[in-house]
Amino acid sequence: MFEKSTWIRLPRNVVIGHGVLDQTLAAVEELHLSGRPLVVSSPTPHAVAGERVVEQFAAAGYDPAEIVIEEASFDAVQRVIAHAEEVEAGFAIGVGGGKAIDITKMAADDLGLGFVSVPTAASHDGIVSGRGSVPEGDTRHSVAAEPPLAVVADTEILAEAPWRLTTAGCADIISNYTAVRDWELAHRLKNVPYSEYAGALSQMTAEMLVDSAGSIKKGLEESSWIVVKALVSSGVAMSIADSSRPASGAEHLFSHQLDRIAPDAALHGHQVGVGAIMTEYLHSGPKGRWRDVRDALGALGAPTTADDLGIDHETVIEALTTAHEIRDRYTILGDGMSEEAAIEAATVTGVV
Ligand SMILES: NC(=O)C1=CN([C@@H]2O[C@H](COP(=O)(O)OP(=O)(O)OC[C@H]3O[C@@H](n4cnc5c(N)ncnc54)[C@H](O)[C@@H]3O)[C@@H](O)[C@H]2O)C=CC1
Ligand SMILES: O=C(CO)COP(=O)(O)O
Ligand SMILES: [Zn+2]
Repeated sequence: MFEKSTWIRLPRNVVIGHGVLDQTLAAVEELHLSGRPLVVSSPTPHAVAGERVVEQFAAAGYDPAEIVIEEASFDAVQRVIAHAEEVEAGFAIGVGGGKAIDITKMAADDLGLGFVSVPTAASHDGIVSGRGSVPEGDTRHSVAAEPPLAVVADTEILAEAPWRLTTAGCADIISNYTAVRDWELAHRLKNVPYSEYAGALSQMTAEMLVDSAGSIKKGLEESSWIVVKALVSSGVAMSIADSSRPASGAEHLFSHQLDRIAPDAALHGHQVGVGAIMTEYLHSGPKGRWRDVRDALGALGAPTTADDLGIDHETVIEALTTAHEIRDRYTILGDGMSEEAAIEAATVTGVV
């Protein structure tokens, strides 16, 4: 008897373009959500877009509530939950970078509220995903969270954000190459469930972004358009897989470990990009495609070395040798790299 089943949760409205922040109310009203909106953001995104979203809903008679969070943590999720209960929120709107959006979707999941995603930076592919990524002690959780019912990505705002945030988004997408390789490996070696559709979509998204590198340039709003569409596509791959596997492999474990031992040293996307150069080397050897990964990152203006990241060489080696410990996700790192092998990989690829 055939017993397989799948449940793919995707956004209903994806609104991308110049000035579309002003259409947040319209995108939400289409969803037939009721009650008070709670606008969750972090300080800069609040000033850049959150206040405008609040004003839009206030002008339409919604009595919006708001909360500004400072960091991505389970404590922050709890604070948002408590505030949402206090103000009796009917749905949640996350406005910001990856951290604010992750916190909002996790709080919305806990409360059973609808969630709307309003990215202010094209810096990460959690814009659409139904996953939240949060550090806790020695580990980092990828937890099931509320996927957005609507996404409103205003390319005018994304284009005005610091350029490094956009190159971080590009690198988060390029890391899909190695993430999919790790996923396939885990499928072959450990029988981890693999989705051909999600794997193919994730890989195609990375290829399309690399093919568009010539149009991704500082100061061009079209760059934000190309990158945010790729980020949405990558998030859809995660939703199809019901896992972050299509977009998160060993290069992400490396980045998560860097976040622990060198907090806030560099952006998530930049770290995973540099990680991907080294994990591609581990997959395909010295003559393999690690140069293609490095060159693609370089062409898009993303970091390719430890020095570019502003992270010292010893920290890179420590993160490489301990990355496999961060969570139970089988990758090319297997049960861990020796220090000698880590130095070799980082040196041959020019990361250190
Ligand atoms: N849930 C998921 O599937 C995914 C989650 N993530 C998570 O997202 C986080 C990384 O996202 P980021 O956006 O890099 O971090 P972030 O949310 O800390 O934002 C980076 C910085 O950009 C600033 N910023 C945002 N928009 C701005 C604007 N318009 N103008 C000026 N500054 C602006 C923020 O205030 C912050 O200081 C990590 O925690 C990562 O694990 C990343 C990818 C996927
Ligand atoms: O960053 C992600 C995909 O780009 C997903 O994060 P996790 O590694 O926590 O699943
Ligand atoms: Zn990522």
